[in-house]
Amino acid sequence: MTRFSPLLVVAAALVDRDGRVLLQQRPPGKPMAELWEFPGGKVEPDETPEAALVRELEEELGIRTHRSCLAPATFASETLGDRHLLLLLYVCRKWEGVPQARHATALTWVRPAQMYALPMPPADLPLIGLLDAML
Ligand SMILES: Nc1nc2c([nH]c(=O)n2[C@@H]2O[C@H](COP(=O)(O)OP(=O)(O)OP(=O)(O)O)[C@@H](O)[C@H]2O)c(=O)[nH]1
Repeated sequence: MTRFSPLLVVAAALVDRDGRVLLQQRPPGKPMAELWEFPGGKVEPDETPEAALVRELEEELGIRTHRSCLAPATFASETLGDRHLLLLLYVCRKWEGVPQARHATALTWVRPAQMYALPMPPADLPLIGLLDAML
C-alpha cells in the first residue's frame, strides 16, 4: 500500500479594517524566492495546525494571536517536487502588535483582487478568487 505523507503547511490571511490582506515576499536563496506568500509555515510533529500558525506568526511577524482568532477559510492541494503540499489557510482579523518582516524581504497589504498582479506560489493561485469572494 502506498503511504501518503503530505507536507502540512498552515498560513494566515491577516485582514485589516480596510479588507486588505498581508502578504510577505520570500527571501532570495530559498525555493520560490521573491514570490509573495501568506505568512505561515510547516506544522511540526505533535503540534496542532492552530498552534503552529500562532507560533509562525510570532516568529515571522512578531505578532501575537490566539487560536480562537483563526477562522478556517480554505485549503490548497498541490504537488511540490517530490512532496504533496496541503496548505490550510485561515482568516485572522485580530492580533496584537504591528507585523514586521523578520524573515521576509518585504511585507505588503493588498486587496485580494490585487494579488493577481503579484507573483505567488502556484498553490496560492486558486485561493485568490476564494478570498476575493469571502472578504
Ligand atoms: N507560508 C507559506 N508557505 C507556502 C505558501 N504557498 C506555498 O506553496 N508555500 C510553501 O509551503 C512551504 C512552507 O514551509 P516553510 O515556510 O516552513 O518553508 P520555507 O521553505 O520557507 O522554510 P524552511 O524549509 O527553511 O523552513 C514552502 O515549501 C512554501 O513554498 C504560502 O502562501 N505561505
